[in-house]
Amino acid sequence: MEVMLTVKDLEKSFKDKKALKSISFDVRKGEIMAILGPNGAGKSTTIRNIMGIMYPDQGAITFHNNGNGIPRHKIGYLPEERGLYKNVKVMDILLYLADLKDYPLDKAKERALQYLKKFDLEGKENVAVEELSKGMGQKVQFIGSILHEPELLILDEPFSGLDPVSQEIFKEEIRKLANNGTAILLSSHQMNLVEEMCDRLFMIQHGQKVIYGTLDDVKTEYANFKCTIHGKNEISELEKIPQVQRVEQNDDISILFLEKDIQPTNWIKNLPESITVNELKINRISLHEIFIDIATDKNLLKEAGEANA
Ligand SMILES: Nc1ncnc2c1ncn2[C@@H]1O[C@H](COP(=O)(O)OP(=O)(O)OP(=O)(O)O)[C@@H](O)[C@H]1O
Repeated sequence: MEVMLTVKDLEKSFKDKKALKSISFDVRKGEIMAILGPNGAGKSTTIRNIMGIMYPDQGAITFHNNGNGIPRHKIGYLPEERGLYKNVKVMDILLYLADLKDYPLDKAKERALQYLKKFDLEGKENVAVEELSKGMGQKVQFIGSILHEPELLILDEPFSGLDPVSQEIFKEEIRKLANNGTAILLSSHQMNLVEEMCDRLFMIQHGQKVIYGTLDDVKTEYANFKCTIHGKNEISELEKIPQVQRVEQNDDISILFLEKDIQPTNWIKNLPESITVNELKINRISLHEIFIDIATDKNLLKEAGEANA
């Protein structure tokens, strides 16, 4: 797949604090690439460096593998900090944003009306931004980031503050843009949405890469299986079962996190007869659980660290 954005060996410090340490990844045409990490990990700093809002101490950011800098009119950006001029009408702000990107205004107007309709804002074109709800304002800002048909779209927390219906509309539109060839870099803390939408992901912790790959790669490499057992059992008995890494228990439901590379069918065959099983299921752990394991320095981090070494 054609590489649209390349970030190579990015380093950035604020005074003596190193916020980014050798960050490298790429974003390809037609894919949704997630940039993930706990609060303060370095996601927004990475995005701000890509957008030229700040400059890296070291490293290179290239578009289409060309060293001439990033053409602003080919990028769409929804920043983490929302904010549109308050006393300006919706259509005026959208046309202003399109004009900043040198996009033809008649085409921008036509597209703006289509998108306002799609985002349930039909008839709001002459309403002042200050009269919109927060979610409506976010929709307008999102429309402003895609009106000029960017080749690369950077979305910093696009779903925050949206109701579930609006989330679905955003999700659908983002997927559609990717299907039509837009390269999308998406930062989000909503792991369920990331898991549903993204093709690849890059996770940062303390300014460093901890995960980079397709969701499948990540799940195969970092995610173990977990076994959920419904039934009254002593946690100490469950912890003795071979290849159990740790156990979480809530009343009569126990979740056994299993070691890497277990064979689920063999593991089930060897379960002791003494444990009570009213219900049992085996799943791969979710991206949400991988994230929490890494972000809270639990078991997987050590394995992830070894795999990345
Ligand atoms: N302008 C700045 N001056 C000083 N330190 C900064 C500045 N911007 C970011 N930092 C620091 O750099 C680190 C990375 O911050 P960044 O905003 O990139 O994190 P993030 O991953 O986007 O977090 P969040 O999920 O909370 O938005 C943090 O330790 C933060 O305090």
